Amino acid sequence: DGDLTLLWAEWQGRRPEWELTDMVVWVTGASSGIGEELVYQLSKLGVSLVLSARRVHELERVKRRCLENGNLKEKDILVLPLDLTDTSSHEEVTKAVLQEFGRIDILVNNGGRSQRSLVVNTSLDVFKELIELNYLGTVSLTKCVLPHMIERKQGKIVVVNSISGIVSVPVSSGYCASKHALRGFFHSLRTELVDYPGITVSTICPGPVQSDIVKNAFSEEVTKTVENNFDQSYKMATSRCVRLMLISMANDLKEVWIADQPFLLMAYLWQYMPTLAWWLTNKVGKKRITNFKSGMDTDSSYSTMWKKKHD
Ligand SMILES: NC(=O)c1ccc[n+]([C@@H]2O[C@H](COP(=O)([O-])OP(=O)(O)OC[C@H]3O[C@@H](n4cnc5c(N)ncnc54)[C@H](O)[C@@H]3O)[C@@H](O)[C@H]2O)c1
Repeated sequence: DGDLTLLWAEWQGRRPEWELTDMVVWVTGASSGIGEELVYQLSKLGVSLVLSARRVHELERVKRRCLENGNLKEKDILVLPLDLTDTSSHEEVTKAVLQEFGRIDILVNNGGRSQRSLVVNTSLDVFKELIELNYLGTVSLTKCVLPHMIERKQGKIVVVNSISGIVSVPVSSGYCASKHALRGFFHSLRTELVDYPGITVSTICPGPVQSDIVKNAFSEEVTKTVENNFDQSYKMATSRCVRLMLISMANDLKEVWIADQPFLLMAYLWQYMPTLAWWLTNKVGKKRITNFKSGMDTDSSYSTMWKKKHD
């Protein structure tokens, strides 16, 4: 369920329990799904946490659970509301973190939204919104934190990308585009930082993981979301995805792929056998469109079949 380097790191590499303690970690999109689970696992490692997303009451709920289940005290967690699309506020929120904790060791750029709609039916505003949120919002916040990391010559920038940042699929064109853009941007940034070996950039590419991502996905219009919580049992457990993310962070892995089969296989095929990958993408893509048009989850039918066959 992880690429070979990641699985090697899980077996032989540095443990999050040794590497990530005493750090100040800022997580965006901490109010649900992967971000929420990430802060729960981090809270057990004795870090200081900054929880960001738009909904304060959800962040307060997450904070309470961190305090109940983790090793942290009230003063170790800062709830900091943030709208990633409101880039004019990013300098100010960054200052607020530095004022509270004096430093930022890890920025986890996790907040984002997906999309379920065909290109032909989708308003241009949806594509704009996906770029503003997933791409420009992440770039903007990173640009605010970067000078601080450069000054200290250390820090970890983590970007929750997606397998959709490597493999493009139908019905999520705008989402795939935003994640491809992110991948290109952060690969460039990494090389710009070669003179700062203490600053690392990790691109995390998960496949389907249990969360609210589909429910919150954009549909044909900006104001229309999918609002359907399809069965998610075929998707990877959020806790497993997050554990592998922590291992990636502890080992400063540059890019990791975290996905159950057949999704992980697709990433390998795209890397090593693009002709075969195209053939398969067209087959799977056709199924995805049919599922979408009949109001089903786009991926559950074929991935559940694969799972049953290989369980
Ligand atoms: N779940 C998956 O299958 C999957 C797969 C690959 C990548 N990802 C990526 O993981 C990340 C987290 O998604 P998730 O699956 O946990 O989904 P989710 O919907 O459960 O969580 C998304 C988080 O982002 C926040 N967010 C949305 N818009 C925001 C905005 N304008 N400003 C600030 N925060 C905002 C939400 O409030 C929420 O906290 C996303 O970047 C997503 O693209 C998810």
